[in-house]
Amino acid sequence: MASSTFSVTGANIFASKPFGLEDTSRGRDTLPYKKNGLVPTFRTKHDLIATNVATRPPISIPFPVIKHEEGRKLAAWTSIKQERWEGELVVEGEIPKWLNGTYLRNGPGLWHIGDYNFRHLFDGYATLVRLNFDNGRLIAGHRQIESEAYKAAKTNNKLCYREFSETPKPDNFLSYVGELASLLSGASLTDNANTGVVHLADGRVVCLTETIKGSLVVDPDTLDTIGKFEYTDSWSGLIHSAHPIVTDTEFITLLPDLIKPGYVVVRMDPGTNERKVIGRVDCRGGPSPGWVHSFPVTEHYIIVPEMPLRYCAQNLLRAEPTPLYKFQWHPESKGFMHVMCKASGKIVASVEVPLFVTFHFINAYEEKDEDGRVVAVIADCCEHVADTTILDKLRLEHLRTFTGEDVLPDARVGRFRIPLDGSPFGELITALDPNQHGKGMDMCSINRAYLGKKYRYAYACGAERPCNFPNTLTKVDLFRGTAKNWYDQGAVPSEPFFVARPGATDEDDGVVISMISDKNGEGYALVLDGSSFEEIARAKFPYGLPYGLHGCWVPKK
Ligand SMILES: CC(=O)/C=C/C=C(C)/C=C/C1=C(C)CCCC1(C)C
Ligand SMILES: CC(/C=C/C=O)=C\C=C\C=O
Ligand SMILES: [Fe+2]
Repeated sequence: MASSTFSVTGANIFASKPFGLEDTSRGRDTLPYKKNGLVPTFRTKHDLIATNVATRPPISIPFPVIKHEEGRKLAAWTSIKQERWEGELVVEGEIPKWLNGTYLRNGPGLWHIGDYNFRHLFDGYATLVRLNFDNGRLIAGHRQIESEAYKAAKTNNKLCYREFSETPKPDNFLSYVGELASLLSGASLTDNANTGVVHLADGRVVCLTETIKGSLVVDPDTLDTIGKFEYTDSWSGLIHSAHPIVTDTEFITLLPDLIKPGYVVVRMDPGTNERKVIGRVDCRGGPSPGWVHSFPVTEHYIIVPEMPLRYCAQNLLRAEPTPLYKFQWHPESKGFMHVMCKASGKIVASVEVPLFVTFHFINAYEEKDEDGRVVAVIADCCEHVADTTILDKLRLEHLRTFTGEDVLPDARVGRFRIPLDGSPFGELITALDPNQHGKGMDMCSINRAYLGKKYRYAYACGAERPCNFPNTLTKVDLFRGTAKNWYDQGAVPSEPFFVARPGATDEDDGVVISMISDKNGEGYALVLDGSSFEEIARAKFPYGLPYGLHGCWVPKK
């Protein structure tokens, strides 16, 4: 078995080959993209910026070459080649001078340990990517997040913690974390914070996943992992929503209660680490809470979705993944939407809704009658037409083998209407013709000034079929029921992230940032105009980018 090295010394920050892992010790003159006759589109950090990267002690981590990484493959599903990189990118087009700050994007970017390949997209060790926009220039970088799970895998060259679908073999994790009880205590759960990244109102930047222990504070400039975000309250649960609501005044999240099925809704003030309970929702269906990857809020309410795809105690303990992983589909248990008053914690509505499957809520708002009274809550999500197969379609084996057949399950903008008049049922409609966005819909963002308010535009990934994964960027106009799509044949774009122009009054006055893994095994950062949805700038990375999930914006201080 060939072995290779991940190098994180200041001098050895480049992989010598874009698709090999053998030698990272050569300088940029030997970079293969240059050998291939391509124009280098970056300079190194040594030319441009001084950070503490070069002063850190070198770490060499043996990671053997794995078969699927041979040849020029789509970078999206290919493990990152080095632990870190940083440099300036050459910009084609023009980045608006007002765009000053850092876009951070988190996601699973390393899907193997030694010669063992992970199976699911969500299993990968977190790779944090940074785009620092500075007066028209763009400095980029990435770094692996130093979770305990990642460090233990490197040290022991084997899986030591339970990931989304991967479970350590008993002899492995027993020797690493101790005894079987660790499973129930949470000690064997991963802290691999590979899902999202949020910028708290107090300035801290936290990477998150669905395990509470996987809340890790990072430095947005160096991408250093600073340490664990220690919650100081006494909640003993192990999991939370991967997508808290973060505003200038609060951090709100949902804590599923697997013992007494329900959800505890909590908020945390900026500058504190203490979650305070707003209220609790008991599940109406059984036998356990629905999976709650995300949830929406309005100005006055928190919406708690109870999805019929529910956590499954048996599957949580299984060593081998099932088609629905830690979850089970319970159509007989039905789906519900609960509305909690943010101020009092009281449930003001709890309605049965049609069956649904969603990872991501887009936004929600209050619907008023002509007298200004709130009569309903509208909540929009990327809805997979109540089909759970999307979860299995995100297996790496599926993602890496696109045969030309159209295999991406349909998705739409699902719009819930939850009446506040005591009616027992809510509606779920399709907000716009899904053909407008190729019947693909996920990884959404909005103008954050419209969080919880009536809004018109959503940005998301749609589909140009045939495909096996969402492959377009789409701007959805929910007033007109139309969408405008951006597409680069063979490429995989990540979540389009909207950044408003300072002082803007129009909802779509700003830019949309995405990172693209293209079909040549390369990758580039892309900036679209928020209003026209036309490309205004792109900047090539010196290496292909693995797919990433969610991002946040840290404005320049
Ligand atoms: C990447 C992403 O979107 C989701 C990641 C989800 C993870 C890592 C979930 C992990 C879990 C366990 C390891 C056991 C307990 C249940 C659950 C939270 C699903
Ligand atoms: C990437 C994804 C779904 C794509 C489906 O069309 C879901 C990601 C979920 C976690 O953040
Ligand atoms: Fe997500």
